[in-house]
Amino acid sequence: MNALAATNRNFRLASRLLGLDSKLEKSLLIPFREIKVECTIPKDDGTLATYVGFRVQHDNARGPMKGGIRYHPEVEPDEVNALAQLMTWKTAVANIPYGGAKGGIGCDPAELSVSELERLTRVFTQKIHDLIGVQTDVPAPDMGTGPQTMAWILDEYSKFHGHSPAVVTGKPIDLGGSLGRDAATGRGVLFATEALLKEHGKSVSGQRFVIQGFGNVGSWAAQLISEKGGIVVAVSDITGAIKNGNGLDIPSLLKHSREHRGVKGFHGGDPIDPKSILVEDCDVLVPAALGGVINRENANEIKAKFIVEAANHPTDPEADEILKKRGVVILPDIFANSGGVTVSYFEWVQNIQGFMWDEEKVNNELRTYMTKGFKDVKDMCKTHNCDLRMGAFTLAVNRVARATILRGWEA
Ligand SMILES: NC(=O)C1=CN([C@@H]2O[C@H](COP(=O)(O)OP(=O)(O)OC[C@H]3O[C@@H](n4cnc5c(N)ncnc54)[C@H](O)[C@@H]3O)[C@@H](O)[C@H]2O)C=CC1
Ligand SMILES: O=C(O)CCC(=O)C(=O)O
Repeated sequence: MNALAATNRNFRLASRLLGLDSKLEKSLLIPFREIKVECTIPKDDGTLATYVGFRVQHDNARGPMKGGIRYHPEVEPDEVNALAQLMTWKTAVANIPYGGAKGGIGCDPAELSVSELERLTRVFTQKIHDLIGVQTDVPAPDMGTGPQTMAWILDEYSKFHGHSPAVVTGKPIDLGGSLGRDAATGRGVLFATEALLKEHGKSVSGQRFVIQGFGNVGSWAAQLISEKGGIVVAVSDITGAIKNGNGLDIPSLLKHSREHRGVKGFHGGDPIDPKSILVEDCDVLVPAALGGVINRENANEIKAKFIVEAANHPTDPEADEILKKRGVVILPDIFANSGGVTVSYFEWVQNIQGFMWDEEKVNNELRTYMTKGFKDVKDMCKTHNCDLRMGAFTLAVNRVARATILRGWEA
């Protein structure tokens, strides 16, 4: 099942649990706007290269649409649609005043030079600048993009609209970025994991973790989990996978990964087949890379008792069913990785206020939001007698449906 079919399915299940009217269901499902643009740039060698860029704006009932921009070879319309829809539900679970959007360019950023990436980002921004904005749609980083990408978007957008720091979040601090945003998704994953384990009478300390993906989200999650006494026994990224049953030394692995652009070749553990990372023995599995990686091919082999979805839609519905029957508890993406967009919201608020918070305030507020989010999800699980994914979906869909009804449909 592709990402969009899977996301639509989860939405429909939640909608049925809530007893939503079928016409309202249809209006919530269809995206507000889908944008597809051609982006042609001169490469460094003078030849031309054309890429396709997307921005899907899913829903704005609760506020400006919000979501990351992904640079990856597998970016395609259905996945961007699914990710945009997931952002609508994620911002609603977090209870921040946003809707949902997502964008991306089908490209391999590792094969582009910095100046080619800058040209591509600027051309993409030129094509969409009229459709994004501080009160309409606010992009942020996702896979393959980061603070520098946001700086280029900010600069290009500002040429058309005047200096507008709040048009993107996840910016460099020097351009109005928020302290704590870089670590926020990983820190949110830690807070979410702590809440989940506490519910089961456990703590992060002493639990064995496996993490797929060692980019922004995976590396921060690994660092913060290990600082809390969690034992990270295996990690993988695009370059390879590494295992140490006694626990990887995460600060050394971070240094190695920065110097060698990946975890491959790290001497503090044994190399393993990256394909086996998800079925390695552990207590908590943290997928923090691509979508759809947990599926019917591997769901029966997963050893973890808990899965914390740091990536977006890492688990497809068939795997969900298999894992549920096996008693594996899954903390869903739309809650587990909501720390990033929550601190993006704090960044936007700071930009609008023209006032910078210190990092302690950012992290304390993030903990408050994640703790409340977990409680709200659990309350919906009780009300609807459902698992955590449906708890999160019913919470979100109910909030968006209420906002939609209140706004009305008069032309
Ligand atoms: N950056 C953010 O604030 C947020 C990101 N996410 C999600 O978290 C996930 C990771 O995003 P980022 O860390 O930002 O991206 P990133 O680009 O910083 O890192 C991606 C990581 O995944 C690895 N990877 C790529 N393909 C892989 C493969 N086939 N097998 C194993 N590893 C692979 C890369 O080597 C890299 O370590 C994505 O699903 C993203 O949508 C979710 C919420 C917020
Ligand atoms: O920080 C944001 O606005 C969105 C991050 C994102 O794309 C996500 O949560 O998947």
